[in-house]
Amino acid sequence: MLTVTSVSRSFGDHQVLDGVSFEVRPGRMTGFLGANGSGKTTTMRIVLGVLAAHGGTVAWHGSPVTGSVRQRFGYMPEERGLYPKMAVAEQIAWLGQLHGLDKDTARRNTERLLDQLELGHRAKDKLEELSLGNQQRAQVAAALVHDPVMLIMDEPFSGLDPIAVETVLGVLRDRAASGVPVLFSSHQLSVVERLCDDVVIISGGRIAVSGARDELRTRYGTTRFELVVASDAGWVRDVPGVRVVDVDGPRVVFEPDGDAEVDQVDQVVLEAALRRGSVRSFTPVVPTLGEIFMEAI
Ligand SMILES: Nc1ncnc2c1ncn2[C@@H]1O[C@H](COP(=O)(O)OP(=O)(O)OP(=O)(O)O)[C@@H](O)[C@H]1O
Repeated sequence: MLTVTSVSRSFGDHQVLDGVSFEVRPGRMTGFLGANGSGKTTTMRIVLGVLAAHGGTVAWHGSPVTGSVRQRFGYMPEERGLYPKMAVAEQIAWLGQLHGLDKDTARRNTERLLDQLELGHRAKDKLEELSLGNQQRAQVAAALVHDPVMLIMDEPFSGLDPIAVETVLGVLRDRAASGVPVLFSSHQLSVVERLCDDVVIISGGRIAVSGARDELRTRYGTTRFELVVASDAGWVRDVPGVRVVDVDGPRVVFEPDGDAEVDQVDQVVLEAALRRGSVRSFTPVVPTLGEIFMEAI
């Protein structure tokens, strides 16, 4: 487990991180979210030791992270760092060797990863000859080639088409399933929503919210319900104690009005709907990650 505790950092007078604390748990995908300039990359760089913290600690399984532990971390930096003129497989294998793999293992890992990332057919091409999306896949391979014990990925999905997103997502999920903690930043909230187990939201250099995605949904949950019936649902407006938030033909979203109790109101509406005919669905409205994000920052 990676534990970041009370990390702070300034650039000149500008305090960019202020008491940042969170955990990245084994086998969990942790989405790191925040607006532009909120401090995600700075935090990741500090975890990687690329940048020094001015306060606080970063620990791996309870002990301060050392250089040899960091050597076993995998990092995909925001500014992509592969060599344009070098062949894809050659440089990924070479990076594996730099991280301590022997030549054969580095080559085997490279082949396996390029196949998983559906890039095997471009292995011998120079990086600059690949499309931007395929260069991005190569960057993912470079971060994973040495079988890292921890993965830190800065915007791994940016610039990928939906099919490539699924491919990269599958590779990262496999790593997490094998027990590797994965921290990744992304502005694509719909991707994060599907992918992450845990969420850390940073705002202005402070952690605004962190925790398991599903717990956050409950914590930020509303008292709204969605009902879909067979015909027009406009009648819900006339049910006492109900405030209709949105109605669109057979679909209505409602909540208790004023002091009305939610578990009474939802049952009254459901019973009325059943009396009137068939009910297609009746569900509590769960907030999206985007809604939680907007409320948290
Ligand atoms: N080397 C630096 N010198 C001065 N200021 C910096 C430096 N690196 C980052 N900053 C500032 O720190 C703040 C946080 O930047 P950071 O790159 O960590 O944000 P971010 O959350 O990753 O943003 P984005 O989503 O845009 O990538 C910004 O105001 C940025 O200008």
